Amino acid sequence: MSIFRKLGWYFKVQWRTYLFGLLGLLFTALLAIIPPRMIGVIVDLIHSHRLTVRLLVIDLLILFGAAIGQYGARYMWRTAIWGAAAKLEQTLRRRLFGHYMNMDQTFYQKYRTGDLMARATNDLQAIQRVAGGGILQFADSIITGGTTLIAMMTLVNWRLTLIAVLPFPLLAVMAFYLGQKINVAFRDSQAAFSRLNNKAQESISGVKVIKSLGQEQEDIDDFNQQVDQTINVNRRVNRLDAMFDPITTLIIALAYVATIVMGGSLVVDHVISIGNLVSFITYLSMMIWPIFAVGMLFNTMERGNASYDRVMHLINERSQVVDQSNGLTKRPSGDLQFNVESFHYPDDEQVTLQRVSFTIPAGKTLGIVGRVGAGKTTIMRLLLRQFEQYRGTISYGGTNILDYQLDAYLPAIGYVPQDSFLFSESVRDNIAFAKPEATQSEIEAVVAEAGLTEQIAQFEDGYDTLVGEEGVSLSGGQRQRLAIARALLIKPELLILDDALSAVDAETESKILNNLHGERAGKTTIIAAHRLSSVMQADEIIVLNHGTITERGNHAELMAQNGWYKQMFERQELEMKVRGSNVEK
Ligand SMILES: Nc1ncnc2c1ncn2[C@@H]1O[C@H](COP(=O)(O)OP(=O)(O)OP(=O)(O)O)[C@@H](O)[C@H]1O
Repeated sequence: MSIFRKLGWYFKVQWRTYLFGLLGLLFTALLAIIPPRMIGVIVDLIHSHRLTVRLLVIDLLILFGAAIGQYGARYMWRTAIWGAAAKLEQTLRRRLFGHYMNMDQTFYQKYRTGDLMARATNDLQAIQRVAGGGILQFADSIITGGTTLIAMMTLVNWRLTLIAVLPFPLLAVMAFYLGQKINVAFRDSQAAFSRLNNKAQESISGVKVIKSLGQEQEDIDDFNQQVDQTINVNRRVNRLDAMFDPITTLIIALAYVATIVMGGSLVVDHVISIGNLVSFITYLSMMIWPIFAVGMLFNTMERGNASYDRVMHLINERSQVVDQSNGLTKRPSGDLQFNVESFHYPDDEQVTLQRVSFTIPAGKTLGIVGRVGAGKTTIMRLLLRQFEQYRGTISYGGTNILDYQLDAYLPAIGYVPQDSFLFSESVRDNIAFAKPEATQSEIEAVVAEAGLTEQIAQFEDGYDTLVGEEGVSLSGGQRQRLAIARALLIKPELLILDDALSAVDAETESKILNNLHGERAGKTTIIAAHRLSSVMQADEIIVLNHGTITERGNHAELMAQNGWYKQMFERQELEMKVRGSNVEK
């Protein structure tokens, strides 16, 4: 029952629809009493040789009227109750998706994609079933069961009714007992489904890696093992379900036996007519569905309850990135000051950034270089406000970045990671993702800046070419340039290229950087890279090592320092020369 209480907020909003549906159910149940009664009357008329054509026509007209009435009443409850249930699913789906979109990186580190998908599909369906089938089962067991019982008692014989329904309380006890067990088993089953979903999602997303490393068989074995585990847990749910149906059938059979024995003797003793007994047996058959409904109700409620808790657990998770409702709505611009005393990732004790400070005057370019895992991307993530729990202050245009509203702050930044996500849409839609109203000439301008014009011209459908799973596969370099064009289209105050040119050749890279230099005069740029030629032109370059700045200056100053930068630069130059001479040979 607790799930009905938990969904109380929805029933309150939709009470009119539910009332309408319940009235429909009541009319259906009341009208359903008429046919068995009329059949009993006809049987008695036949038995006493009093049946005339006139009486038969009247009885048939009543039956016809009851059938029409039931049609209308059924339509009434079905549209109301199923409609309200569908609306609940719609409400929860929107709420959950909106929540997913608002959550921060910590949330996505904690929950896996497959699990989030499972909760948005299977669990929401189980909740929807409570608001539809559950309400129907609840109302049916009370309304249809109740009206039929009253009809049996008043229209036939109350003693016979009591004897016939004597086995029914057994059903309630059993439903309660099994319901508890089903609840536990169902929770396990949903969790196993989440794990399986996650496994499938990861294997499909990572199929290229799996194949390139020849791990297909190992992955299939792993998947099969997960399937077996899921099936085993589901079997337990099925076993519990399977215990329920035969017991219900047994209880109903007991009721029939009691009716035949006791009803037969009442007919023989002339307490009830044979027509009454026929009506009674029909009424008893009408009790089967409400009794089943009691059992199903327990299952529906337990499953809905488990699923509701799983969904609410996610919805109650709070993003640690807090958007100030009274935050600044102006677009940030000006000098960028990054002063982080220390930062560590949530759930990670180790400090990732320590005493990292730099200032980028408006319109200047900062280069960030350093070994793998030195903390380059982490700096970008703090700038993008993906994590806010650091010691220190980052300010943009003299204002702490936490004081801006996210909707004002983030659109001023164009972030291009090393591996950008492309949607299964056209090249044009992918570029215009953050600015759908962009004109073709605006799009062409940023495509030219990103050095992608010729490549798009070679695609069969040009800008209409589909990319992603259903369309063409782009090379790493094409993807990166498409992502740069996407970022440039919003004319960001701050452009962040996070190793975003790693997959293009040095010549193309230099062309793109020159384009950016010309087109983005007056705007700020941060370039993190492994290839030092990417940052050579920057106004300042910082070298990171284990989360701290070990060298800083412009290219010439760093070359004069004789440190990691100089060594790396010379090594990379040599590699380029060797590669170049190999190509010439
Ligand atoms: N979400 C996270 N949770 C915990 N630790 C993380 C997380 N992301 C990164 N790290 C750790 O923080 C450190 C810095 O990572 P970061 O990605 O900033 O390095 P990077 O310099 O950008 O590396 P690369 O050159 O490979 O891109 C690494 O030790 C990494 O393992």
